Amino acid sequence: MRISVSSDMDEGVARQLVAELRRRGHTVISHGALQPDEKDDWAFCSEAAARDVVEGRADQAVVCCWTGTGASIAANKLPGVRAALCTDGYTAGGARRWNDANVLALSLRLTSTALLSEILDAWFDGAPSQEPDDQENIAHLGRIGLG
Ligand SMILES: O=P(O)(O)OC[C@H]1O[C@@H](O)[C@H](O)[C@@H]1O
Repeated sequence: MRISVSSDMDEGVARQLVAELRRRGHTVISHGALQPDEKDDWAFCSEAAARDVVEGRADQAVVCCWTGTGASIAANKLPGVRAALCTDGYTAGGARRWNDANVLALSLRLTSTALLSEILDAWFDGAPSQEPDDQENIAHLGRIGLG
């Protein structure tokens, strides 16, 4: 898949994330502190990565900041983005299954190398639920304006 990645700082697992995505065969587009000469404040680089998804340049995005909160909030401002801040594999799998999340938000403070691997395993193994009640919830997101 084409994965757009942003981070507001070149710390923690930010670069490991890019390397790990490439190792798994994904094409990575980098933003923020991972991209020379690009604005690295969290609202701006998270928007850039999420916009890649909305505008079709990427299939999914991973947005990172120190807590993960700013990155997730910024990404979720774009219509069609369902960004989920995930701190473990179970949450990441659930975000794909129940929320049809298309943007993974990560905390650089909390995400260890081991957790990163577990989160990515669960995220990419996960697929949106076909259960009617789950699909109804996702459809309702579109009706309340966030998609
Ligand atoms: O005040 P700055 O350094 O811009 O942002 C601090 C942190 O605020 C949070 O949303 C993010 O975790 C970001 O890394």
